[in-house]
Amino acid sequence: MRDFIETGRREAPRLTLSDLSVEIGGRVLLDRVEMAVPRQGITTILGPNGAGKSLLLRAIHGLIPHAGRIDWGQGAAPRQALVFQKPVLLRRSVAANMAFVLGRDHARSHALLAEMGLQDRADQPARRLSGGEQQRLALARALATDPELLLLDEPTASLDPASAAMIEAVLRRVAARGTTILMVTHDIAQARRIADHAMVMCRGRIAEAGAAMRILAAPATPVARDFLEGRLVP
Ligand SMILES: Nc1ncnc2c1ncn2[C@@H]1O[C@H](COP(=O)(O)OP(=O)(O)OP(=O)(O)O)[C@@H](O)[C@H]1O
Repeated sequence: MRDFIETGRREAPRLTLSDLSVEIGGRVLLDRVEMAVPRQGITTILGPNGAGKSLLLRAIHGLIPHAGRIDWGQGAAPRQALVFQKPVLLRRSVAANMAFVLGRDHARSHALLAEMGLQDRADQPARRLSGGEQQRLALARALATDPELLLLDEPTASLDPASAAMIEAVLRRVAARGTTILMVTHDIAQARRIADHAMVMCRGRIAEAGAAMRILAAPATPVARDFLEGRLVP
């Protein structure tokens, strides 16, 4: 985990998790997680189903009780948004979903919807959007909060290739503007395209973390190697 900080970036990490554990119903679901998330760029969390990736995002976002420490480096938690795997939207129009965050800032709402290719959907009920469109609306709404830390749980899971490429371009722009992005993905090709840093989780633990190019090309641990070669059974 410390190798994040050894990749030539000298800035303090956005957040550091120490000994972070989550236990529910007698099952240890996150097991003494140690990790430092770099401030700059996109960090991707990879790992098999049930590894604890979503739980980790929820714990960071303060949605589930945990043991151990979440250290934000400079005191208070940053402005942060979490986009869930299954979008959570208001049962109202697309525009009303944006207005919930932006108030009357229609220009910004329009710009964000346009960035997500939803500019023509403003008056449509959000619940009638397709799954992929709902995912894009959820991301637009998250970006409307101007987060310093953006947590994404498989943001392109139900998107067609063109929409996924559009979202990847948006995420690169958002990261370049200074937002720290921590995202779960099952798409290793996507991680290769956009991740700066990567971590591989298995059974509630971080098996390996570091520069994405290095981990994806030459994982050092057997767990990460087996996962990337499609041999890891959770
Ligand atoms: N609220 C909960 N109560 C009990 N067990 C839970 C709860 N939430 C998650 N779990 C369990 O914790 C484990 C990790 O779940 P999590 O959703 O974090 O996995 P994941 O790595 O995101 O998997 P996937 O890739 O399938 O989305 C799973 O075994 C799941 O059944």
